[in-house]
Amino acid sequence: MITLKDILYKVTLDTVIGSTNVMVRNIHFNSRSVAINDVFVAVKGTVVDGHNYIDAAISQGAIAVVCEVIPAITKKEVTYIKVDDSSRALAIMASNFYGNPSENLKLVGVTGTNGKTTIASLLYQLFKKAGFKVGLLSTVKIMVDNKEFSATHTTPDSLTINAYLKQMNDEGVEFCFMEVSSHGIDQNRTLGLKFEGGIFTNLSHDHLDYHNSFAEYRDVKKRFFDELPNTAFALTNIDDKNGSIMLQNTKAKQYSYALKSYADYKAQILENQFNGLLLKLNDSEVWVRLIGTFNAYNILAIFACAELLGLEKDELLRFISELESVSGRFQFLISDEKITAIVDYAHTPDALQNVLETINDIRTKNENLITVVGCGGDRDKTKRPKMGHIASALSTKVIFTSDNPRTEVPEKIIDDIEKGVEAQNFKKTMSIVDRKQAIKTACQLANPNDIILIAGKGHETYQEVNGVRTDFDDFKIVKEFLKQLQK
Ligand SMILES: CC(=O)N[C@H]1[C@@H](OP(=O)(O)OP(=O)(O)OC[C@H]2O[C@@H](n3ccc(=O)[nH]c3=O)[C@H](O)[C@@H]2O)O[C@H](CO)[C@@H](O)[C@@H]1O[C@H](C)C(=O)N[C@@H](C)C(=O)N[C@H](CCC(=O)O)C(=O)O
Ligand SMILES: Nc1ncnc2c1ncn2[C@@H]1O[C@H](COP(=O)(O)OP(=O)(O)OP(=O)(O)O)[C@@H](O)[C@H]1O
Ligand SMILES: N[C@H](CCC[C@H](N)C(=O)O)C(=O)O
Ligand SMILES: [Mg+2]
Repeated sequence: MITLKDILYKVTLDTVIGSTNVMVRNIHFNSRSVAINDVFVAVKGTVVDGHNYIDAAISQGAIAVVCEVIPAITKKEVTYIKVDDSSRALAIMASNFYGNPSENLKLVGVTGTNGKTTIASLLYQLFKKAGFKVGLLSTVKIMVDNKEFSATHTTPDSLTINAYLKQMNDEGVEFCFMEVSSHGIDQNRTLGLKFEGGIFTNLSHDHLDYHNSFAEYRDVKKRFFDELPNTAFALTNIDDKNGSIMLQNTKAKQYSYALKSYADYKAQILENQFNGLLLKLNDSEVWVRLIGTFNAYNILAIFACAELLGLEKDELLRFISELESVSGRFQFLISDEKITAIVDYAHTPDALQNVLETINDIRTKNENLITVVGCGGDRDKTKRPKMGHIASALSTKVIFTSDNPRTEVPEKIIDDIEKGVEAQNFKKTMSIVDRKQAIKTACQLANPNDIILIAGKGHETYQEVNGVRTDFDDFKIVKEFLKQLQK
């Protein structure tokens, strides 16, 4: 138990009704989770307003309420705290409640449209190889050193983040790598965390359903760097046209990385093949098992970050050469019939283009490239035609299918995707709503040496339709169909 006063340390309070010298058991922002002696923080959401649930929280035992508007009728046994912004207050309270765990380890945040999971996961792998205890907060999974937990968000809410960081403290974790999504920044999920460093990957089209414009999306990402302390490093991809904008107002020490521009950390691709990349990182050569130009950027960011965190260069290069690809990120298998199947999480136009260009750079032009792709429902609709155009322009054949339809009609999503296909590419496309059938058809269409790309769901092990998730794993399914075809 901890006092409400201690939890509120550093929170700017507008009005206090009642005592802050009460003992508190837990903090919740969801009334349904509140129990006796908890504090309820009322947050205005995207769907409903948490202020509507203050009475529900009190009837479940809340001893205190933190809110932006104090209810007209108050109860004398409850303490009411009015703040300017509840989600900001929640983040600071969460950190205080768990003993400010981000101060007891070196925390690095990775932000940008694509590459966050790859970079954070590879940094986790690398620092494990270097013998440290390491933490990871990612889209794919959460790791408290060797203990694995499932992830629900790319960047969890502030209570969840701090709870895991506290567990990491208890396990003696020294470094933690986390993804910082634009939703996370916008909703103040990472506010109040002490970062040792921040990495910017790139910025392209995504989440324009949530952020009203590209400029707003960019400025939200930039806020992460604006809030870094002067003790931190800010590492940016200077080849990206928004790379320098990210660091415009940061107090952190600035570093850049690039393949094309002048930068503190430079890489050059010497070879780009199906079995890996030969890279020159500043002035050292290294073989990595990852594929494609975009991974050269990811590897360079990892190299720079690890050096900035103090790893010794020769040792670092050896670990980099041992890194293994991240689940669902260019994960591939080659069947006995020499058909290559690649599963990749490309669910944005930019990522899809990168993956297809990478494959086209490597393949000889006699082979077919068959792409299976869809777009998620209840997500940014404007990316659909763009992805339709890219998939059909850069593949030999395309099967449009469902991703996670969520509450939308799958056929309607496919219609939106097809609107982007240019007339001359139409003959290359077909649509099969059932994703399993689509993958099966791709396998049947493939000849020896052809390549199948299954894009959009990567590591996901489910498909979500109308709120129900059923088991679905692209990699397992394609592996099974390719095996059946051999008989
Ligand atoms: C759009 C979005 O980001 N929504 C997040 C947000 O929920 P919300 O604002 O919609 O919440 P709401 O339903 O309006 O409720 C408002 C408040 O009332 C409370 N409430 C509500 C009902 C009730 O009975 N009692 C009660 O107290 C809720 O707990 C909440 O505090 O806050 C919730 C709590 O932190 C999140 O779980 C939820 O994530 C939803 C599930 C989600 O799908 N988020 C995705 C879009 C997301 O965050 N993705 C990013 C980026 C992915 C990427 O980079 O590609 C991520 O970081 O994962
Ligand atoms: N540096 C990069 N630049 C562009 N595309 C990339 C880069 N790294 C990975 N990709 C592509 O984007 C896809 C998603 O990569 P990753 O999961 O690392 O990104 P993310 O930023 O974590 O995405 P999310 O926001 O969904 O969590 C990969 O499957 C790959 O196709
Ligand atoms: N973090 C992203 C992932 C999208 C993955 C794609 N498979 C989909 O379901 O749309 C989102 O929630 O928008
Ligand atoms: Mg991710």
